[in-house]
Amino acid sequence: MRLDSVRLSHYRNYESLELSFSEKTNVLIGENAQGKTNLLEAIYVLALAKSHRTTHDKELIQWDAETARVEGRIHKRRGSHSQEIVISSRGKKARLNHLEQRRLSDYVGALNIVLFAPEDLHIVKGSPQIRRRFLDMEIGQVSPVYLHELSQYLKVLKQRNALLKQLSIKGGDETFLDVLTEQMITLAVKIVQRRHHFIAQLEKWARPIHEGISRGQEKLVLIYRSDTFSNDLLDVEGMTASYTQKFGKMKTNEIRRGVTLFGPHRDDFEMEVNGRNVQTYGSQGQQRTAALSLKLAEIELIHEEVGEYPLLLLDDVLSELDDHRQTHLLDTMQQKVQTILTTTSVDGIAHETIKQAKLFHVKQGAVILEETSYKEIVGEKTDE
Ligand SMILES: Nc1ncnc2c1ncn2[C@@H]1O[C@H](COP(=O)(O)OP(=O)(O)OP(=O)(O)O)[C@@H](O)[C@H]1O
Repeated sequence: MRLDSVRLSHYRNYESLELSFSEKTNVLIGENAQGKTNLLEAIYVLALAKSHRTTHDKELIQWDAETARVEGRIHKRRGSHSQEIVISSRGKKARLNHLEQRRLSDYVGALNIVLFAPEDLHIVKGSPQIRRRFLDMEIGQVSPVYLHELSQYLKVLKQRNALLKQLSIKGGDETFLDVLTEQMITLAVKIVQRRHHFIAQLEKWARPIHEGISRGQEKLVLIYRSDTFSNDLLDVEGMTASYTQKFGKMKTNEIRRGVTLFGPHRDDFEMEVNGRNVQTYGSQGQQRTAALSLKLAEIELIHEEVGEYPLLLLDDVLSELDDHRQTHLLDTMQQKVQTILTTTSVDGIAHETIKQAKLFHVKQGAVILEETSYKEIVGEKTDE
C-alpha cells in the first residue's frame, strides 16, 4: 500500500500543507525543530489515530487554533480510499471515505505503517509499559478485534479498580466484584492469546533478520511473560483456570490494597540474544540490532497478515546506524516499501537512496519540493 498524498491543517507547526509522495523513497530534509518529526507524526496519527510521542491529543493542535486535521489518500491493490482524523478539545473524529467511524477499532488498520525512531531503543531497554504499548499498537494495526477486546478489558479494569477502592474503604457486598472478575478473565485470556500469537509471528521474522544483521553471530528469541501462568499453559481452559485460581487467592489482598494486582495490563515480553536477556546484558549495539530486527520483522508480519506491505517511516535513524545496519534497512525499504525518512543532512545517506528519492525541504512548518535542486543538495556525490 502507499500514501499518495496528505493534507495537514493546524497540525503542530503546520498551518496548512498539502504534499504528494513518491511511491518509493521520500526524504524530508531540514534543520532541527523545523517540523520534520511533526510531519511523520501526522502520518502516524492518520494511520493509528494516536501519536507515538504524546498521549495528550491537544498537543497536536497548533497553538491558538481550535482544530487540527490530517487527511490522506491511500492506494491499495484493491483500490484507493481517503481517511481523515480531526482533533479538537471536544475529542477526536475518524473518517474513512468521509464516513465517521464510531469505533476507532473500525478505523485503525486501513493504513498500515511501521515507524522507526531513535526512541524505539526503549522498546528493548525501557520499562514493561513501553513494550506493552508496542504490542497493543502493533497488534491493533492487524487485528481490529484485538483493539476492541483491549478497550473492553480496560473498561472492566477501570470499573473493577473503582469498586476495589470502594470496598477497601467502606467494605460491602462483593457479588459485583465476582461478576467483574469473571468478565475480566474472559477478556484477559483472549488478549494474552493474541499477544502470544503475535510474539511468535514476530519472532519467526525477527530471528533470521537479526541473524543476518549480526552476520550469523546472534540468535534472537522473544518470550511473552505473563504474571500468572507459564508459557506452555495456553489453551483457554488452562488459562481461565489459572486466572480464576489466582484471583480467588488474591481477593482479600486486592480488596485491602484497593487495586487489581495482576492481568495482561501487567505483562511483558523479553528479548534474549544467545540465551541472555538483551535488556539487561546486551551491549548498546546488540540492543540497537534487536530494535531494528523487531521493526523489520513487523514489515514482514504486516505483509503476511494483510497481504500488502506497510508504509515505512524513518525518523532520523539512518545516522544512528552503522553502515552495515543501514544497508540492511535500505535494502528492505528500497525493494518493497514506500518510505518517508527525515534527516538533517544527506551526508549520512547512501547515494543510491538519495538518487531515486523525492526530496522535500522542511523549514518552519512549510515544505518546498526540492526535485530540481537535487544536484545542488547531493553536490559532489553525483560526481563520485
Ligand atoms: N502544537 C504546536 N503548535 C505549534 N508549533 C508546535 C506545536 N508543537 C510543536 N511545535 C513546534 O514544532 C517544532 C518541532 O518540530 P519537530 O519536532 O518536527 O522538529 P524536527 O524538524 O523533527 O527537528 P529535530 O531534527 O530536532 O527532531 C518546534 O519548533 C515546536 O515549537
